[in-house]
Amino acid sequence: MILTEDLRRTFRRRGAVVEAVRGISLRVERGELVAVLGPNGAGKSTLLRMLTTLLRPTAGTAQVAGVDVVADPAGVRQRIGYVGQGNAGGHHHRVLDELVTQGALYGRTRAAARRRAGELMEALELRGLERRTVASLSGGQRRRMDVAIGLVHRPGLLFLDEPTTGMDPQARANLWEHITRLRREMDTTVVLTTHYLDEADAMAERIVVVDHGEVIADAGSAALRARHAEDRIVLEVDEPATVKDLVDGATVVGFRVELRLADGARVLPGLLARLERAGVTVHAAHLHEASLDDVFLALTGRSLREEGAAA
Ligand SMILES: Nc1ncnc2c1ncn2[C@@H]1O[C@H](COP(=O)(O)OP(=O)(O)OP(=O)(O)O)[C@@H](O)[C@H]1O
Repeated sequence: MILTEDLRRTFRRRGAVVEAVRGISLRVERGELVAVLGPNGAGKSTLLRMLTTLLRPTAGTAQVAGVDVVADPAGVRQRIGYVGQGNAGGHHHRVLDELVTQGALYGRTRAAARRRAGELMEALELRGLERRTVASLSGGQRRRMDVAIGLVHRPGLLFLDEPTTGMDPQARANLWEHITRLRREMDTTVVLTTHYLDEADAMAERIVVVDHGEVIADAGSAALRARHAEDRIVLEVDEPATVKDLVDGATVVGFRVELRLADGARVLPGLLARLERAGVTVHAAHLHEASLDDVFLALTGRSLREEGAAA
């Protein structure tokens, strides 16, 4: 669905050259849901804007839905949906009119555009809001409306640029549900950018981590964690010295024993049984599973969570 080769984009800003995307080679298959994750300024939007033909690459190539983004941008646009960071709908238009107008813009007859608008209102839970103005919708409804607009022409590939930024947790979870269902039912390939770790974790089976304009990791969440980060088990025990002797790699701080290892959830029950057999009393056992943030920290030395909070 997407094939890029050494894609690059530089900007000139006050005489300096900013390399926003620095040689990204990426392949996305039909039906995948890929989250592009990275801190502010990593180059996620620039990458998406090149793939959606809003920005011309400085170098490299990109084929999107089988079409070259530079040679035939109009052809790409016909085949994709794009939901940008701003809201797409005309604020004073009524919800139904807006969807029908967008359909007509893609050359549908009024009747066909109405039918499609009805389907999308159903799919994105916008029923009952037909006559409301876009400006009067809640943030979550508005974002679902944006996604509906992106899907008006039945694209096989949908790009979502930070679809849930600024939404409350409930509205975010609701939008995720809609997007994963749309993808299942309409077989849409979805590429989204986010700086929310939980979003990438919950939605995507594939996470592409971008930093400083480059892909620094590309795999499923579980694989990324297994490869780049460790779980942590902390035990509160009566005899830390005995545990240290029994268990390889254990470190002791006061009455707490700490272990760093892979697959902590599976190791923990056996470990507790072994300690019981050795006569050690365990007062508490804490398992800290590696997060995507630990992965990011391991790869870059920085915490994505802190950067997100700072932004
Ligand atoms: N039009 C532009 N002119 C100059 N510099 C730009 C322009 N667009 C982006 N940049 C710079 O390119 C780099 C990448 O920006 P980009 O918006 O792609 O990052 P991002 O990962 O999408 O960040 P965010 O999460 O904040 O949206 C940044 O340093 C940014 O300041």
